[in-house]
Amino acid sequence: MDIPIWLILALLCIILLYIYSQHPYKLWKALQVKGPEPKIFFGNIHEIFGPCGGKETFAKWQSRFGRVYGIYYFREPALVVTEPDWIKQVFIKDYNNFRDRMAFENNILLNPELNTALFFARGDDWKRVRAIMSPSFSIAKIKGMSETVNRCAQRLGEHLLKFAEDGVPWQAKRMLGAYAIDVITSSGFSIDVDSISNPDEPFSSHGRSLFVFKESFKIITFLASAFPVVMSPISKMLRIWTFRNDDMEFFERSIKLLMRQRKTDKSDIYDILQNLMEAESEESPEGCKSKLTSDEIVAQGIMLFIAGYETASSTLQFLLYELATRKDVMKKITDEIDDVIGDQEPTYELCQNLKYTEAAINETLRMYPPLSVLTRECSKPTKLFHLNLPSKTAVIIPVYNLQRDPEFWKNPNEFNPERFIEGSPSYRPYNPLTFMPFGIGPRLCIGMLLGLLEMKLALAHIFKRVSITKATPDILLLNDFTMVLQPSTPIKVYCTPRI
Ligand code: HEM
Repeated sequence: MDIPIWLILALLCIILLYIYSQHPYKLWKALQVKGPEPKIFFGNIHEIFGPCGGKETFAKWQSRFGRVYGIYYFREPALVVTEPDWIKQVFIKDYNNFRDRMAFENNILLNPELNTALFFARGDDWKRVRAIMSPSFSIAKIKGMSETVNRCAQRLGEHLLKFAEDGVPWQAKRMLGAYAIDVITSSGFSIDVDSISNPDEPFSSHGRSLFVFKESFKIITFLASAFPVVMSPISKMLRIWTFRNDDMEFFERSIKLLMRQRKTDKSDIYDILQNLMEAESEESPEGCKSKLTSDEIVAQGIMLFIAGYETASSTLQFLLYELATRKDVMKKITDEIDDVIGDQEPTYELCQNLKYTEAAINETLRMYPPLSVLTRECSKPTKLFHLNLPSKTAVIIPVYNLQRDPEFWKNPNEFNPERFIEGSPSYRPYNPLTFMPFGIGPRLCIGMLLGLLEMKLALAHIFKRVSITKATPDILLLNDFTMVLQPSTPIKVYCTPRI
């Protein structure tokens, strides 16, 4: 009997699909690492993306498998770690082997403009770009930026005072996001936009939409990760990327225009863009270790908007939300701002003396780390303690869970800035490897000092003028899809002028 050719082909496809689907899920069993049972194509990711979200799923897995266990991020093996010694080994001691971040979905969905941006750059490219960018974020440079950031913070304070006088609530993320955008445009690019008074200002509206992900994006991410071979050409052809094309085009256009203007009228501006432009080279960066191409400069510029927009504004909104129910903490912050700054203009040096305010910021970052998960990936076969990890194995640190772990933090769900104040009854020396909202090791956040200054100046100008009376929603639910922590419902803040 002749077997029809279509049947043979169909059977062959089924067998190949079966082999393709089973192939990656062997590593953890072979290394005798415990972990949840993977599902074909999706590994364990359906649980992280499911209704419980990452935070609850990681907590559940930790209680079942301990502080080091293996999962599959779609088809990629990833070791999940909340054991401080292991974190130290990956992020600090053996950082040379774990320099790169995990390439989620093999970075198939990453907008091509961002391939060389510091956050996503890999290997020696990352090293070169980081070395060029680091001087822009030194203490001396941040001090130099403080007047500019202060002007933005003053505008924020004055604007919120108007809301308070009119008895109108304001949407926290919108106002604080506009402030974050103003800080980046002015300190990074010396453009004085006022997105706080003008929410339709294009820098602000494009910045805002960067982190608005539609439900359909979840499905695309799923498909891209499960079927990278099929989805890679489709996403290229249809230009389906993580960040919206029109936002990318706007930032790219604006940065290129600025670069052209600066080349024609040589100015004495010295900001982050100028620092990057001084490293510009016509040649390919290969072989010239301290240079950037103009596309790489644009990539870093766009990156600053992405990295600086969400993080500081998100931290400030969670802090103000907490203060609405913690009037005792708000009073201590207000008193400290009155004592340390009073009627003076806040400066970098004065902000260094806002110790209680800094503790409240730290406590917010502990409870609400803007990046709820950090990752690294080994670039070659690596021995991590007793485990022989093959090249490209990822390590995932669920920072949200680490920073709310009762073994490391007493009453972890209680907002208590005093736990960061030495000498206070709640203070306990903590292990820095259990508090990493800015990351840790050589690849930690490059904008940390700027972010901290930006938040302190904002608080100084807000609490000089207003007090918070209430914030909604009454019950705060958190969403951590894409590993960026956000409130499920926008936070609204009600203020009253200070008398
Ligand atoms: C509250 C404020 C901020 C927080 C909590 C924060 C947090 C983080 C975290 C967790 C990382 C990853 C670190 C790691 O993997 O170890 C990161 C990286 C980064 N951040 Fe921030 N960030 C903040 C503000 C900023 C600002 C204001 C900028 C610049 C304008 C910035 C630029 C960057 C860049 C470029 C990277 C990539 C660094 C690299 O890969 O070398 N961040 N940030």
